[in-house]
Amino acid sequence: MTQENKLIIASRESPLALWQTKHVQSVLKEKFPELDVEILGITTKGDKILDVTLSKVGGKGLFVKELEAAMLEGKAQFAVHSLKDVPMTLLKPFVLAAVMKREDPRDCFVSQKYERLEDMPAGSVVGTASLRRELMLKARFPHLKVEMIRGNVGTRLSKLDAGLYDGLVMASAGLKRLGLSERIRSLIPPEVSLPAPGQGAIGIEAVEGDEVTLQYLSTLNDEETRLCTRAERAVSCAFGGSCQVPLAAYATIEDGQMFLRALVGNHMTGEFVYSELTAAADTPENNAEVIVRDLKEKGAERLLREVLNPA
Ligand SMILES: NCc1[nH]cc(CCC(=O)O)c1CC(=O)O
Repeated sequence: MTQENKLIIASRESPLALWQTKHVQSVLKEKFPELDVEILGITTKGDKILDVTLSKVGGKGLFVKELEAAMLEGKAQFAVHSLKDVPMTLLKPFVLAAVMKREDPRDCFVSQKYERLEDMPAGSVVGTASLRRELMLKARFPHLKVEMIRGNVGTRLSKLDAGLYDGLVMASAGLKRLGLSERIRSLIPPEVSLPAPGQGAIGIEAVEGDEVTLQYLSTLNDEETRLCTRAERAVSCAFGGSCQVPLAAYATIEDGQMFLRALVGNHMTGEFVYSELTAAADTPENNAEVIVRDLKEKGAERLLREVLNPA
């Protein structure tokens, strides 16, 4: 059981994960000066497997399992994640206790040679690890060569600097958090690269019934980000919720209305279907359902069958 005055956070040990965890630690300390907040660093299987595409070795769950074990053993009370990496459905007794205010959700272009993707000549090599970004590149920039890149943000930048790629597409939030904004050559608008569900948001996972911890964490929740990411994650969930699926979903809220956009496609051919919707902000799952129905009517299931069983 949680002591009233002390919380331990389970965190992956990559620089980005530790930055996010320390950020949560400092926000909690500011809100509750009497609270002792410590960090337990854990290296996950997802951090160790670096030689193949994440989608081939089991996906998002690889980054959370060891952190969940620490919570079950009482070694930590909660875990801080990039929401993008949190599986769509958490198993009992785990719950998504809070979603913090989102940082810039856009992808960005990083390169030593070019300012924008549009400036790259035919045959240039672009590195990315996600099927969603590969799909975007195949669809909009078919003259570029897409190559897989893995590893944490620093590793990817070193590979770029070593000349293995002419440019990279990555999340701007990760670079900003690590103090590497100067590496961003240009931000890619959502119309060109629609972000992944939850991109740029920090999700906090805790254990159901641990009311003391849940109470503290509820103060970190940003309701607007929560509503947007509920819709985005519900779209992903309807298509299997894994990173084996080239899928994007991005919601914003203005004047009580949610603008939800989503696409699904085949990253090998660049073919995709797109849907968008403006609807009430407080019905995220319903909004997702409408978008999903429209995507299916446009052929989403055929595209995903092609992806999962390539000819
Ligand atoms: N999949 C890895 C990952 N998980 C979260 C981020 C960046 C931060 C975020 O989107 O919240 C990244 C790096 C990237 O996609 O370039």
